[in-house]
Amino acid sequence: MSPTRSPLSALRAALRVYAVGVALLALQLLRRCRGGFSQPGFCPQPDRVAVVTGGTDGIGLSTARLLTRLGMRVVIAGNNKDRAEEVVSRIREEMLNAKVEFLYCDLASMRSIRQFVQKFKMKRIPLHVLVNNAGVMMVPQRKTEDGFEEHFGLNYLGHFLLTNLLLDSLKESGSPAHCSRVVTVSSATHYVGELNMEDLQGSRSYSAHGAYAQSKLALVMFSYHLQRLLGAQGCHVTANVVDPGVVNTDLYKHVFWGTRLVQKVLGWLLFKTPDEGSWTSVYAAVSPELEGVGGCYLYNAKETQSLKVTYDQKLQRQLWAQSCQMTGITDVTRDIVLG
Ligand SMILES: NC(=O)c1ccc[n+]([C@@H]2O[C@H](COP(=O)([O-])OP(=O)(O)OC[C@H]3O[C@@H](n4cnc5c(N)ncnc54)[C@H](O)[C@@H]3O)[C@@H](O)[C@H]2O)c1
Repeated sequence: MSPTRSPLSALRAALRVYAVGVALLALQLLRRCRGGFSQPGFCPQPDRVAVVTGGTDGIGLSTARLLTRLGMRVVIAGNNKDRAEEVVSRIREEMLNAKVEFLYCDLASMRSIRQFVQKFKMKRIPLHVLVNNAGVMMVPQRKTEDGFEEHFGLNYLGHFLLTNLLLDSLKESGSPAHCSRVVTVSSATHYVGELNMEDLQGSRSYSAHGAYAQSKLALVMFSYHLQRLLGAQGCHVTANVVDPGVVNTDLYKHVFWGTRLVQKVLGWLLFKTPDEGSWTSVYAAVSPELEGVGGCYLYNAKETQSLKVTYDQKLQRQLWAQSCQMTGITDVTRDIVLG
C-alpha cells in the first residue's frame, strides 16, 4: 500500500499525526467554549459481564469504573498488578457491592493472552462486552515477546488474538434481543495512518508516529471485518470502533517534550478528562440505540466516517488473513462469503 519508509517519510508521519492532534484540540476547545461535553444517559446493566483491557489507567479505568457503576461485573485485563490492586480496592471503596476484579494479561505476549483467556473461561461466566482499550503510543522501537513491533504487536495483534479467542464466549452470551458487543478503541490518528502490508513491522525504516497510526488504522479495519464475519455467521455479537478524542492521560509519556508541556499546562482546557474520553466506549458498550448495530466508527457517541481505505474489503481480508498467520488463528473468513 505504501512505499518503503525513509527518514523523510518518518518526519512526514510525525507532522501528520501532530496536525491531527492540533485540529482535534482546536475542536475540543471550541466545544468547551460552547458548554463542554456531556455524558450520554446510560441504563443499568445488571447481570452483564465486561472485560476491559488496560482498565487500570486513563480511559480504560474510567470505562471500567462506569461499567461497574452501571451494575456490570467487570474484569480488568492488564499487565500492571500493583496498580490493579490499588484500582480494584478504590472502586470497591467507592461503590458498595462493586463487582470488579483484575486478571493479568500482557497484550505484548501471546502466551499471556492465551493464559488470560484460559483463566477467564475457567470462571464459567458469560461475556457480554469486550472493550479492546489498552495501548501504547510512540514508544521507541522495540519488540513484543513474540518479536512484533510493539505498536503493531500490542495495540493491534494482541487485541486481534484476544478477541478471536473470546469470540465463542461472546457468541454464547449474546441473544437476539441483547447482542454481545466488541468495542475497539482506535484514534483519530488512523486518518493519517498507512497500512504497509509489505512491512507491517516497520522494520525497513521505523517511525513511532507512523507505527502508532498504522496500529490504530489496523484496528478500524479489523473491527469492520469482524462485523462482517459475525453478520455472515448470524451471530448475536456486534463490533464497533470508537475514537475517544484527545484525552489527558499517561499515554503521552513518550511524546515530544513540547507536547507534554502543553498537556501539563493546558491539559485541563484543551484535553478531555479520562471520564469524558470513556463515554464513547461506554456508549458503544451499552447504548440501546446500538442494539444489533455494528460496523460503526463512533466519535463523541455519534457515527462518523473513518478513513476511506478502512472500507476496502479486499484489504481488510488481506490484513485479517495475515493477522491469523501471525497469531496462529484459523482463518475462518477464508471460506465464508461475507456480506
Ligand atoms: N489519550 C488519548 O488522547 C487517546 C486518543 C486516542 C486514542 N487513545 C487510545 O485509548 C486507549 C487508552 O489509552 P489511555 O489514553 O487511557 O492511555 P493510558 O496510558 O492511560 O492507558 C493505557 C493502558 O494500557 C495498558 N497497557 C499498556 N501496555 C500493556 C500491555 N502490554 N498489556 C496490557 N495492558 C497494557 C496500561 O497498563 C494502561 O492501563 C489506547 O488504546 C489509546 O491508543 C487515547
